[in-house]
Amino acid sequence: MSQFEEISSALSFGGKQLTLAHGSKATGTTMRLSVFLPPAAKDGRVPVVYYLSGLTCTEENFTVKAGAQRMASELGLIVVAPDTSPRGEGVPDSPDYDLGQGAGFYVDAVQAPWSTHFKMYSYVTQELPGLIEEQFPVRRGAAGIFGHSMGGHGALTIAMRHPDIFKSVSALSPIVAPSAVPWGRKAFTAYLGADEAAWKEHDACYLARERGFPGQILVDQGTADPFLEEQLQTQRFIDTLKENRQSAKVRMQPGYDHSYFFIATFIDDHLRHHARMLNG
Ligand SMILES: N[C@@H](CCC(=O)N[C@@H](CS)C(=O)NCC(=O)O)C(=O)O
Repeated sequence: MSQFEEISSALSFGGKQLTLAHGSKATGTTMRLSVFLPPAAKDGRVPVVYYLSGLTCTEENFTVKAGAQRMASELGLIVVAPDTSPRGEGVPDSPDYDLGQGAGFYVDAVQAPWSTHFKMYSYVTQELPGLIEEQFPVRRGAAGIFGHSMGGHGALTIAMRHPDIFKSVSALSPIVAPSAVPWGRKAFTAYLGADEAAWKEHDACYLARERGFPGQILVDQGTADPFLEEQLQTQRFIDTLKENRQSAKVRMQPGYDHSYFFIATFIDDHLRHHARMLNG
């Protein structure tokens, strides 16, 4: 029996775009997610790619703005996009757009009041893949992860910590050094506490130095992104990747900003990257 309640379903490029909800053990709330099933999923097992969204997003932004369905259908990829945090009655929030609901930062909070529900790390690394594999025809050992901004941070850190689960990784405009920039420092202080030692395992630059990833990492970053200098600081990641001889392609895209217009422009390249790694 399905654990998922179907909120909506629509055909798209011969596949099916679903919005689902379920009671999450990790967050103790109802979580929403979108799932795209390509036509190939009717006939057999196919790879799955998880997409993690950025600040202020729900499962909907990527689903309606990125235009991923055409290429996912062609390549035969299931694409799963969860919400960015727990929500609902009794879930704490902040008036700021970069903390609380819509800003889970893909960590397990240990500080009050966040620690009761803000368990997005456990949700994305354990509960969600478990449920998706149970309910959909996912090919064993063929899962990838990617994301945007806060979700790019989530994808990079989670992939480097769980290469056994996620065999491919990419990111669009990712936060790569959360311990060093205002968005990350604010969220990590609130969720993880003031002791910065606990932040390291959620910092892509630290993890690239200490662990790396056993496959090529793809990153796209717009040069006209208003967050580039203060919050994203892509050069820190480029330097770390070079120093550690990590296989990677980091592409600075001239004139592109931080929006879904940028994401939609490069989404096909990211889906192809995952299909190549997961089918190879
Ligand atoms: N201050 C901005 C920052 C938020 C922002 O740029 N969010 C990005 C991710 S970091 C996003 O994807 N927004 C939703 C969208 O464009 O649909 C706002 O509140 O809109």
